[in-house]
Amino acid sequence: MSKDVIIACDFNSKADLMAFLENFKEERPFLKIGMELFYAEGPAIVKEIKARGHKIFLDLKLHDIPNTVKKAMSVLSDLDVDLSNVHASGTIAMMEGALEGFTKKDGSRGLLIAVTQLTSTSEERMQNDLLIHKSLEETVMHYAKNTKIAGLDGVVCSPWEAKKVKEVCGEEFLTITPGVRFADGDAGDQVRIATPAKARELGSDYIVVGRPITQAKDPVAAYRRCLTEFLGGNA
Ligand SMILES: O=c1ccn([C@@H]2O[C@H](COP(=O)(O)O)[C@@H](O)[C@H]2O)c(=O)[nH]1
Repeated sequence: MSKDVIIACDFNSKADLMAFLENFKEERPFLKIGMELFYAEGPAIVKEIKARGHKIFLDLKLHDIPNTVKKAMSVLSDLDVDLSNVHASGTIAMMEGALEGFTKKDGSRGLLIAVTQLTSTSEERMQNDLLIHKSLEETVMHYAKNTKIAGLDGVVCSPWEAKKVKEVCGEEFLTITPGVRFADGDAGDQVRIATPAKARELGSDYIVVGRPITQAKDPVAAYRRCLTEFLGGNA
């Protein structure tokens, strides 16, 4: 998979998603389907979007006991999505279970990654609310190493940790980075933010961009701006 921009389709209904996709006449962007859309519309929405030719990141961030996650991932594996995820804080055993469940009998599967620390979390909040008394970078690297030990393909982190994750886990280990904002954009609830150009400089493989595209006056122009800034001359 080559570097790309993934649009976070954080809509509550199929109708809203379809109205958004109407804007895209030429492109077939890589789309992220998250909890709200999946809970509202169920697996059918994944099948429909796939049939329209989009790659899909199914972002359900599973976190439970290993057996439950393994069984849930086995159900999700039937959807043939390109990318899916769990929380790395669920332990190595949970991630191993997730990988086992996500792998089909013939050995094929989509990419599986794990969330390290949410990009809406600051080091201060992590230490005070979660009682993790390490630096944010150490925590993200610890989760990244665990994710690699469990055999997953990469992590979700902020662009600011992407370079170090590659140093620790290897160049091939994927970094999927939300928390992306244009230089003139509003951070909203995101804390560890970077521009698409900075994410490229820091080595992100994929940037995940929601509101800067979905809430833009011209979503196609905002998407193309992301592609140009992130991929540079390769857009
Ligand atoms: O650490 C994380 C993990 C996932 N996300 C998801 O990415 C998008 C970001 O949307 P924006 O509107 O660009 O903020 C959203 O769907 C989150 O669930 C994340 O932001 N951080």
